[in-house]
Amino acid sequence: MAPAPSIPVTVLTGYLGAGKTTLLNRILSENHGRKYAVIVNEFGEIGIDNDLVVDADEEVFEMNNGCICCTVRGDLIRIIEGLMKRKGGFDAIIIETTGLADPAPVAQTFFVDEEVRARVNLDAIVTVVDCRYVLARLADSHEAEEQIAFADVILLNKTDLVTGEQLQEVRRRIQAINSQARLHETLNCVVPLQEVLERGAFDLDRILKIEPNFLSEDDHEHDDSVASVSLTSSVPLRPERFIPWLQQLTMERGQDILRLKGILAFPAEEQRYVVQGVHMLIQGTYQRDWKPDEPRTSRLVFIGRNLDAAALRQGFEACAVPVS
Ligand SMILES: Nc1nc2c(ncn2[C@@H]2O[C@H](COP(=O)(O)OP(=O)(O)OP(=O)(O)O)[C@@H](O)[C@H]2O)c(=O)[nH]1
Repeated sequence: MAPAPSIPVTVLTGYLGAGKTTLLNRILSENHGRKYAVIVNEFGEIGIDNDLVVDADEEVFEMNNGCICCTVRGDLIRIIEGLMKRKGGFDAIIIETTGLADPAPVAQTFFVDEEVRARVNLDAIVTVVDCRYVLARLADSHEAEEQIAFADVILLNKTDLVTGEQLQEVRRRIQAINSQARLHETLNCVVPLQEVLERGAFDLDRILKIEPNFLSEDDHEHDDSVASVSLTSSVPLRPERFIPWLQQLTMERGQDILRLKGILAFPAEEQRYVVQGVHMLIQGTYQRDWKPDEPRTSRLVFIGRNLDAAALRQGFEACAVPVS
């Protein structure tokens, strides 16, 4: 019997808030005729990302207990092995890593684990870059640089938030770190899918040139200065309190807030309110109705440096006032 064909794996990476979920949703919403298994890993103990992935036919596996590049690599191997046992179930695997993941150990998984190596192949590392903030992140985050260095395809995303000159500067910096990756300038991650998926682009030799110990190294650096604060409330939040609180907070503390995201319940409101932020830029939209069996619990996650968990909790709780 001929061996089963190897399944391509695409790793989506990029710093916090760059647009990875936006790209994933774009892929899943398109009529591509393929069946993808999706693995989402996020930072922060309450899962929000997997809840923001479009309701597609694809199965989404969540990994919320740690960073994919550290503690949960064993979980990744187990999920992939589990997937492999279901014959003919899907054509390819897409992994969305947390914005803080170093892609090297994730990529390494596909070469060092025998079982995994026999069944799947790393097709490409696709890195989404937030053009507005990438230069600041390159100055203070080793992971941001690794994500660019390891990429096979790079989306220079959020082109609407920079001038033409700034975009050229971003291009120059990125090409200085990685001259091999294909670059695409994008708005909301709009890119033809064939530029991202099943490219057969991952080149182990190139990686070994950047990181000669790639296949043997087991530990890597991690930015411990970044932490998360997760808040939940089963009492609906008053929008007239919550929105000004968040605006004030991001105005004052935005420098340290690398990312915030939340799914919120407002009193007598049938729709979920989704809030997203990167530093001072925040966006809120009503998304979809709460499902009848879905608990109307508000969840909000902050990821950043020097976060004052007690003050955040207090501010959040002050927005949750039972309607009398
Ligand atoms: N202005 C602008 N906003 C964008 C663009 N692409 C995505 N966004 C917004 O940026 C925010 C973050 O996007 P996500 O796709 O959630 O980013 P992410 O990389 O998955 O974030 P994490 O998983 O938290 O690291 C959302 O509010 C998006 O709507 C773009 O091209 N321009």
